[in-house]
Amino acid sequence: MTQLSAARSGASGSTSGPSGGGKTLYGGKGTRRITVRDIATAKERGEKWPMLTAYDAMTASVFDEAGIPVMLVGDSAGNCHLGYETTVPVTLDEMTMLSAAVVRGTSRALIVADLPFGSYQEGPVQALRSATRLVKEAGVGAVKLEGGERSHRQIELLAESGIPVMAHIGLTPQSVNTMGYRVQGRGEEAAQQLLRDAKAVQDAGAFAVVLELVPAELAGEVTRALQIPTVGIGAGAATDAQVLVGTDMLGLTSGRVPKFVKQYADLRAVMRGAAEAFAEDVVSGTFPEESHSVH
Ligand SMILES: Nc1nc(=O)c2c([nH]1)NC[C@@H]1CN(c3ccc(C(=O)N[C@@H](CCC(=O)O)C(=O)O)cc3)CN21
Ligand SMILES: CC(C)C(=O)C(=O)O
Ligand SMILES: [Mg+2]
Repeated sequence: MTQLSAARSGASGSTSGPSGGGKTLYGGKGTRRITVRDIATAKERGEKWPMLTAYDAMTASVFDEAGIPVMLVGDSAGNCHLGYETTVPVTLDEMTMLSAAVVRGTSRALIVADLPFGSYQEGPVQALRSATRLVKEAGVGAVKLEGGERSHRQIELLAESGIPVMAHIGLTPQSVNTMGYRVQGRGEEAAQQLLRDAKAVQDAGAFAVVLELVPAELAGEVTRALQIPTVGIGAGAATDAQVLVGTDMLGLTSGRVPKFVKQYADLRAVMRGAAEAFAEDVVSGTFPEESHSVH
């Protein structure tokens, strides 16, 4: 058990078994880590599952308590957590530090870390060196990288080497400078390319594939064509799993969020309100009170 999970124990005392101790990825009562084998079983059962991004131990521990079975330490940390404009400047050192924190904050979720831009494009050997750092130094259970056919050699070497790989096709944000943030797979030629990309990553040994910002019908077609699960973001309802950026669904992201986001809370308003209330109390002399003082 991690320090954080030990601090909240008592909640989960059931025995270990398949899928983190339960029968399903979400709602399972057990405490052991979810594995990529559990993910494969979920597809066989036709079970849908949720994935959220997290970038710190505190948030990750909340999502773990909520039973989120798979967490992504996304390179969206660049714009959502570290103050960059895009994911492009994020370094492997940064991803390693954030991923280690998310692993420490969780006890049940499978933790997947994004390989950042520049840490795998040189080729399979660079990809293996980068992924090995995330596995050994941060303790993640899997890595994710962008690209279909263009990344198949990287996926192959990682999978052969014992590192589970989640692929990511459709809109690949690390290519913003060549692609922009546009819907992918529109039109017959682009749809055929997406299907080739999906088959290529499955054949290379990926255990799952993210489909980002592709037409819902095409995402359904890809999902039916593959044995591995598809994880949709802006890809409609037919994928095996859904992922959202944690800060987007919590209402914490500053500025615009993509239109595929559903906001489940308004934590920015809650946090702003608390900070304002504290400031008012200090200025007015209302805080601290006697009970907050020592003598
Ligand atoms: N906060 C946040 N949420 C995300 O989902 C996310 C990130 N950051 N950073 C990394 C990538 C980048 N993503 C993005 C970024 C922009 C759009 C975007 O501008 N989409 C347009 C639609 C474009 C179109 O219709 O062609 C939109 O209006 O939402 C989409 C996904 C998804 N990821
Ligand atoms: C949007 C998801 C799939 C991602 O790659 C990220 O958060 O970095
Ligand atoms: Mg990413």
